[in-house]
Amino acid sequence: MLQAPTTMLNALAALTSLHDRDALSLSLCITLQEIFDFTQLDLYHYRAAPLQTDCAWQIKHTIHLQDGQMSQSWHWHDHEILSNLSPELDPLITQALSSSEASVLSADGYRVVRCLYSANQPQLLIDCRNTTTLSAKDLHVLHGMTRIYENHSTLLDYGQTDSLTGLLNRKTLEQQFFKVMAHQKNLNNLDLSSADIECERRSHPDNEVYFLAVMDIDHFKRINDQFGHIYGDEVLLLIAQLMKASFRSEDHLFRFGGEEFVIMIGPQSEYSALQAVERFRERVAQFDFPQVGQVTISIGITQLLDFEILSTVLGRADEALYQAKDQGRNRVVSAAIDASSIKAHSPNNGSIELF
Ligand SMILES: Nc1nc2c(ncn2[C@@H]2O[C@H](COP(=O)(O)OP(=O)(O)OP(=O)(O)O)[C@@H](O)[C@H]2O)c(=O)[nH]1
Repeated sequence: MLQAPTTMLNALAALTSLHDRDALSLSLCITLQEIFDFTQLDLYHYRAAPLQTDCAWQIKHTIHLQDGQMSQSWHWHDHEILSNLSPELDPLITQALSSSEASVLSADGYRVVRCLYSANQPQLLIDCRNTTTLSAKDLHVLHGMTRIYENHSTLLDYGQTDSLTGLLNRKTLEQQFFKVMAHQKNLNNLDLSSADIECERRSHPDNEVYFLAVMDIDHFKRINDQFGHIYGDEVLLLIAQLMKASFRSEDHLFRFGGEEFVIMIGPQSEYSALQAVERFRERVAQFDFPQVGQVTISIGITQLLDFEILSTVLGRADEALYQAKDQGRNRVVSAAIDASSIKAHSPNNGSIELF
């Protein structure tokens, strides 16, 4: 069953050259499938649920490999709900979460579920099925492969997140922006032969696009001056926690620098995106920050137009943020986009602006 060492070394070299998380987990699945030839392999992303839900964990079924065919799905589910809907997921998944691995041999074959960690947090679940049980040597290789994945993933975490808040850092913004742009263009230029994209289109109507919001804490210098930098840092940390609790799992949250944050929202309608940032602004304004009391934020938000570069979008959101500050702070301003810009960036328009 196991491949030659050079094949495995090449697979590992390819795996550890990747810096994008989705590409990394996809590569892990394909590599494991190639090495072990499992009858079925499923990958689940695993994360702590936002604070407002009662459920402790959410899982997202992302990759399903069977008979050489791969399918992907994107939706987050509360773990408890999913286990009620699909009892066969449990108890192995629950067991794997408490002891990092669980396996069973039944009339249906052999199944091993392994929980993968990044920076000591559960991150992925791989659910492998085989006709027979894996040998001790095969298990040893499986453990080695997943440990290499975990080490590489932990290193990526250090490079891509901000150490104080745990949000994505500024360096990662550009990378995520390209991914989001590519996704938005995919939604606009659909290849109808692709079942996955067709499924995605059904769940994202035409008026749903991505938005970028720039958020800045109001009078943060005063907080530092009055209470000291330690309390200033605590405000930054709590704001980051409120962001994680307020926005959807699919939204991308960044600490852009100092007391400035960026949120990439979508795909959503403009109404929902504005509602999401407005709800977050209110939530911050109502929060009682220890010692400091009330803190407010200002937000500038704009839609992402196809073929734009990051600096253009950031510039527009920043301009809206400036207006929010100018109008008295503690508010959201949406950057006006004139119809001609949308038309100029439309994929159906002959005069697409490329640069
Ligand atoms: N505690 C703490 N303070 C920081 C950090 N990064 C930047 N700052 C402070 O954030 C403050 C930003 O102040 P300003 O740019 O003047 O803006 P502001 O006081 O928030 O005023 P407005 O944006 O106009 O509402 C400065 O005092 C910086 O020293 C950090 O990581 N921790």
